Amino acid sequence: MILIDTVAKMQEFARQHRGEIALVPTMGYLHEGHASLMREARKRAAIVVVSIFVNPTQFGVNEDLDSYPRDLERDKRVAEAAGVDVIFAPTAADMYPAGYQSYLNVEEITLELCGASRPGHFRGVTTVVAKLFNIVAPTVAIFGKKDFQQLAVIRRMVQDFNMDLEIVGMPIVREADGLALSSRNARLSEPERESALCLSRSIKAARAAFAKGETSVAQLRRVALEVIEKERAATLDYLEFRDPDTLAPLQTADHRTLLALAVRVGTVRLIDNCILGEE
Ligand SMILES: Nc1ncnc2c1ncn2[C@@H]1O[C@H](COP(=O)(O)OP(=O)(O)OP(=O)(O)O)[C@@H](O)[C@H]1O
Ligand SMILES: CC(C)(CO)[C@@H](O)C(=O)[O-]
Ligand code: BAL
Repeated sequence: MILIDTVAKMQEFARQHRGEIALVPTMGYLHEGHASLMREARKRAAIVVVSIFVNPTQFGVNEDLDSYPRDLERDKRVAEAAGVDVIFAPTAADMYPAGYQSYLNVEEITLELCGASRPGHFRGVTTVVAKLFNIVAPTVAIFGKKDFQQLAVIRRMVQDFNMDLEIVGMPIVREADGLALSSRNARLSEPERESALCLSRSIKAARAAFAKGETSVAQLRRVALEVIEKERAATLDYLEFRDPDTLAPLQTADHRTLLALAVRVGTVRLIDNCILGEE
């Protein structure tokens, strides 16, 4: 495995390996969720590139850019064990040099859910992902369904901008007790981690009600919300039932319906989701 730390060197490498690269974009502090994306990438291309870049343009002014966990040495070990060939870890100054002024914006689908509580977030995500696609020139890029809206936004961008690559979405990897793996889990205290289980429990409660035949979104929302409201350390950001492709609101649920939620536990904002009819 090699580490490439400049945009110019990455572009040179990409020129030599055009048509052979799978890309896994990350912000580092790698965990088993990221490793599952890397293993999928390994199956899909001769060369696996993982980008590690805590992208400043997707963080709001009051968000956790400075406290976002970072550990490149540990990341190298996780990536190597998952069969990665190249870590691409550029600096912010290299990605956004003096005079930088170009941004890519996907519209309606970014306005609600995480987009509503993090204004400008998806503009930063689509900008950096488009830049990574241009720099690394992958034939396939792998994303996790934990960031469900992000995946839908990227699919929209790729379609709308005629980007010539395949986008693959991978299932959420969870701890044994249900907590979705997330780099930000590292910032939870022991009691906060216990409280954070309310996200997966809320999903479980809604799925159980749906499995018993409940299809009213108002009713399913009540069931899911009750679990969050019982958890005193948790503050709800949103809990929504949506169409999985357009993210449009629904009144009646079916097996394809997306349940997505974001909850604050202490200072940490966590997200989770499920498709009601999927395992
Ligand atoms: N538990 C998980 N299962 C599957 N994919 C995941 C999981 N967690 C993150 N990913 C995916 O890994 C990629 C990189 O995400 P990122 O580096 O932001 O990690 P993260 O753990 O989601 O961090 P954050 O604390 O920002 O939520 C994204 O495509 C994301 O959806
Ligand atoms: C896709 C991404 C790497 C862009 O910075 C980030 O949003 C993430 O880690 O999900
Ligand atoms: N996983 C999405 C990156 C972020 O929260 O900014």
